[in-house]
Amino acid sequence: MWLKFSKMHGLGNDFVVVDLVTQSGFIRPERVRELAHRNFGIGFDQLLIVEQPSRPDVDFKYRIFNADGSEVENCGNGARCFARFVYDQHLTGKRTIRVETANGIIELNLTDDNQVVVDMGKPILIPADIPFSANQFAPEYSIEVDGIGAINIGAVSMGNPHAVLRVDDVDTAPVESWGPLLESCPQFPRKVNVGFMQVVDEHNIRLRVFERGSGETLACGTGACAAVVSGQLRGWLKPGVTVSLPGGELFIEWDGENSVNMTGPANTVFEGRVNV
Ligand SMILES: N[C@@H](CCC[C@H](N)C(=O)O)C(=O)O
Repeated sequence: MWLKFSKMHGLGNDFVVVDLVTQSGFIRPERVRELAHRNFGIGFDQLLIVEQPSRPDVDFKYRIFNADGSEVENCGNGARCFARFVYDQHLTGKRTIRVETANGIIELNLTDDNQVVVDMGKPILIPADIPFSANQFAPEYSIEVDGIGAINIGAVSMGNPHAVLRVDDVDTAPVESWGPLLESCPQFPRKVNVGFMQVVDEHNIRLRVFERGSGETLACGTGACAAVVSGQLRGWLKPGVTVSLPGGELFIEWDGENSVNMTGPANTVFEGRVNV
């Protein structure tokens, strides 16, 4: 079965986007893994699927698969590409689009200057809901990780789980060695995305993210939101933060209570057809 797709990226976090509103098909997890391969497949960090919603108050359903084939709850850079895709492919004429994810509703706004603003919803901080094994909320937790030892992290869910570590310099941070050890540590029963954050000043951070199920990516939207939330909760940041990632910059705003807003670009690289 052949399906049309678009290859897109948000700051170098790259996606294959498939419309299953006007096409029908199904992509098995093994096939997702094959297609994600950068030599034997198309190559992508995540596969994004556009589906009909299951409720009347939203425009689409948004499903996300990591490169390892696992289905996940949210993807921030993907959300911006999702908005650009459904608009450019004429699946909607709306510039404000409400989308159902595995973890609730997010709202996407296409701006006149080619950016997409995403209302990512409220951060989830209650440990059991992240899920993270701690008895009660704290801005920072000390955890013991096999192969690393004791480290301090912030734990935040943006629909998907994130651990946020502060480092002096992201360029020398142990992303490749600590990322996989933390990703699978037992304190996060559904695994975790791991952010390494360098605080430049109260409104600027540098960030690298080792993503659950995909490895280090050039940018992670939910990771940027989680890092800013964690940085504000730990007293290092003030509302309105520019996050500099290896692939470019995102602007994240959180008032300390309500939804997190993320602003950034979304680009289409090419379109094609793939046999699934
Ligand atoms: N790249 C993403 C996050 C994708 C999902 C993540 N790897 C997970 O497993 O939760 C983003 O931009 O947020």
